[in-house]
Amino acid sequence: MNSLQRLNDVLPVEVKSQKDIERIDSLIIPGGESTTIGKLLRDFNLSGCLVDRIHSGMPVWGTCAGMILLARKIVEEDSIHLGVMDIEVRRNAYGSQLDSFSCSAVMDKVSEYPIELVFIRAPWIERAGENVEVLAVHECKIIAARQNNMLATSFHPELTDDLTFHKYFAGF
Ligand SMILES: NC(=O)CC[C@H](N)C(=O)O
Repeated sequence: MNSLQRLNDVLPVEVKSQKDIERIDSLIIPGGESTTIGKLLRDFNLSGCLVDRIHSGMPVWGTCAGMILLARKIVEEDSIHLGVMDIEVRRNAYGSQLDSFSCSAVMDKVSEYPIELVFIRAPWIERAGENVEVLAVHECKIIAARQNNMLATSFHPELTDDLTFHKYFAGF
């Protein structure tokens, strides 16, 4: 929310109900614990209307746990997810909380200068469908990708001061 408040022409709101989902223009599904977010989406009956809005073109960006929820498939697991984006994702791919790390990378399609990337119990993308545009690779693993109105990142741009990724998504 703090990062979004620093952008012009963006009014960030929290999304907790079907009514909220109906009135927003775009959505960020944040990091956290994907199994918990998945259960909340189910228990509050939000998955159906969310999937409908994404299918009808609403921009959506999943960071970390959010990326897991967007994925078509979660490798070797069967937790609840939305299954809208043609990527296969491995949860906790880099290890435990203690294996969290940051690095920097240039992503030609997003920015000309290196951006700091923060990974916390992060997933990576093991397979991306042919309609998915790969935006960033770190040590041979896909860590950012886009498919039309859907953006997925393994890392947490909101944990740095850099707004490049937020601006990129705001331009969808
Ligand atoms: N920082 C995060 O969002 C961690 C995601 C978490 N490992 C999960 O599986 O949901």
